[in-house]
Amino acid sequence: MIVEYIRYQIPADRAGEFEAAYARAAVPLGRAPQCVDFELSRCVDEPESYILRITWTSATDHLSGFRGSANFGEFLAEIRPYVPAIQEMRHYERTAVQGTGASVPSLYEWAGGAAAFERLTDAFYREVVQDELLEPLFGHMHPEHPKFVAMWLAEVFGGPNRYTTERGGYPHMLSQHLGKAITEPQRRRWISLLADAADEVGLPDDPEFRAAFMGYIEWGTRLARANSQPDAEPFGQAPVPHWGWGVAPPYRG
Ligand code: HEM
Repeated sequence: MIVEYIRYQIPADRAGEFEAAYARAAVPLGRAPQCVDFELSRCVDEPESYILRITWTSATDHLSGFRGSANFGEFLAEIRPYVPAIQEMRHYERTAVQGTGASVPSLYEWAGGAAAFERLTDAFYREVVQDELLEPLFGHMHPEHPKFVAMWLAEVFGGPNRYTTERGGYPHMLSQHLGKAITEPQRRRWISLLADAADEVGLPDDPEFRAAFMGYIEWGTRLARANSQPDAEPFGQAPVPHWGWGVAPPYRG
């Protein structure tokens, strides 16, 4: 991906027509398969300054794909009068320096931190070892298995990276599933018992938290099942995934 910045200097008496033209130009831009997202911002301190940020799938996709397309023709027709007002139009590569602030709590914090995940996995594996479908897989599990899975979940949902630093991270988790030949009925039962345990230990039950939580569980169990098949050839190295709220951030009134 590549980010394009276009800076404009627009006299105050043309600001309204400029923004209206860009609102129309946004339609063909939004249809372009080369465009990831875009945003037009107006400077608060110098209201004549605007910056348009467009993320493209690549510079080549922008220059050879979009520029040669019908969408570009429609886009340009709307904004052509403002081309002479462009002060900068360049592509920028993202660097490794990026992150998010703390305005939205992590799923880990919302759940109640490490203690909440430990309560969850304790309750969960108490039932798992008594379940006729799952007992064959877990009957001889490591005595600290619930604690390790709690560490994994805490890390996934935005807590400390203890599973990575103390337990071998993704490669170790993967190695524990290899060859287990998990079946679909076992996967479903695993999910069902985990959802019951979440209720039992009182994990937050707001729709946003549970949707994000179960979204990860659906994803993770499908990978665990696939990676556990005898013919699986999973990637041995990958980071621990970091799961966020997705499309619905926490509702805070
Ligand atoms: C989101 C889904 C899942 C997560 C996050 C997960 C996580 C983990 C982790 C972290 C370990 C390694 C624990 C350690 O460090 O020793 C592990 C092991 C294991 N997992 Fe999963 N797992 C998932 C799904 C499943 C499913 C669906 C099954 C089977 C139905 C399963 C069966 C096992 C088994 C049998 C072990 C080895 C346990 C032992 O012998 O100690 N996992 N899992």
